[in-house]
Amino acid sequence: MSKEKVQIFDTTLRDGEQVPGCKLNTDQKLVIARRLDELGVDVIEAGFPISSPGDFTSVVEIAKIVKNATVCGLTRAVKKDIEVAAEALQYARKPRIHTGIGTSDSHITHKFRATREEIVERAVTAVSYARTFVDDVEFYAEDAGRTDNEFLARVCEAVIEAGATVLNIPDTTGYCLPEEYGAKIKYLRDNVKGIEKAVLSCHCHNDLGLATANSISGVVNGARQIECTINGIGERAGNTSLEEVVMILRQHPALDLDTNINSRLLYSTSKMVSESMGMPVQPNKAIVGANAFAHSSGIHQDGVIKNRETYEIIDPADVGVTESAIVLTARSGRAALAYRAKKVGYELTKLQLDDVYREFLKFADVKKEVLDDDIHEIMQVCKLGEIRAV
Ligand SMILES: CC(=O)SCCNC(=O)CCNC(=O)[C@H](O)C(C)(C)COP(=O)(O)OP(=O)(O)OC[C@H]1O[C@@H](n2cnc3c(N)ncnc32)[C@H](O)[C@@H]1OP(=O)(O)O
Ligand SMILES: CC(C)C(=O)C(=O)O
Repeated sequence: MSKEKVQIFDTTLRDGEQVPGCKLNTDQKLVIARRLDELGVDVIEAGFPISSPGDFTSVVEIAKIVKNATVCGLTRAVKKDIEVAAEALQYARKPRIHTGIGTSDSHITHKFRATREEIVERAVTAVSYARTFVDDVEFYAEDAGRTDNEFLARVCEAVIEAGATVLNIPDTTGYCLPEEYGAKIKYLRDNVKGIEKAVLSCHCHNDLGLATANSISGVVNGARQIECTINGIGERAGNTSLEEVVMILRQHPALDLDTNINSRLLYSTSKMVSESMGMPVQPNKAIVGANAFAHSSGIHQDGVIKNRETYEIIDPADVGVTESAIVLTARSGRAALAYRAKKVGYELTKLQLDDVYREFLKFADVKKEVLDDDIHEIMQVCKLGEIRAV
């Protein structure tokens, strides 16, 4: 039986692009939007149309070229924002307006200097108004992570009645623990009248490094959309990383959930976004980091050479990485050295390998990494240059 699908809502071009230094021009955004569509994301959040003339144009042009995904524009709970978003999305095959307002006491008191009643009223007015332009309206309850569940349920009920099709429950400040965030989603499922008419969505920030765990906890508890970005970029410590949630769902069949993502495009998409935004990916980043499939210690290398699955839970080909890397360092053993030597043409006997390994350790102790050229040099020192099978 096919697994239930979790919708992937990509906000690389909106929340991701808010990051200092990550701003893109329209042409760059179009290249990424095309790739996201090809990757199989269900929704592309293309921008915040009222934000600037450039962002407006980007949303218009993205709406024109995206073939499969829903194209979404963000707004505040402000009529003018909604009108401008509707105008920017007019060419989209599947347009969505994403509107909302802060619901935590902190936002209500300090940001809006308002009351809970006024917030419910502004939320309902925004959703009803957005529905006069498009059929698909997503509502975000900003700072839902720190919003009291009872009030959050009240807001959700009111906006569903006003026509919201998706309810976004953002942990805007990345505060929640996974169990707490999951319980929040479950509470809404159990207590909001009409909840079956809307899709619950997770939008988790990574301030405590919990964005991915919280999103997974959200879908385990009934959410069916995850908002995420390529490489996890986004405000402050970032958003949920798209590649992580996609691969968690794929690698854990017991969750019985999947996405429409073509995972073989993950690595190249990560590179494309990183290069285009000038935002390097940390080498130890899960799934797409340079070291995600690299092994540099002897015991691991020996295991991987015998059978990849001893130290890898994902086949690198499944995310578009050509092969696992065996990196030679002073922590490598004979198995790794023999493996890499063979790759550059040296088939060593056991005795030869012992000799070469002694010499290798002298190199490795003074270098961070022993490269192919170093292997040739080591063979010369060991007087084995001539055994190379070209
Ligand atoms: C959690 C998030 O990531 S939300 C998205 C964040 N992204 C952005 O802010 C990028 C785009 N933003 C912008 O371009 C600008 O901030 C604009 C165009 C939206 C507004 O600019 P300005 O009119 O100059 O307002 P400014 O940014 O100074 O302040 C924000 C105003 O919006 C209000 N506001 C904030 N969120 C909302 C909301 N969801 N609904 C209604 N009003 C809101 C604030 O209370 C404040 O209003 P005030 O001036 O009456 O106090
Ligand atoms: C606008 C909303 C969805 C957001 O980015 C947040 O709350 O983090």
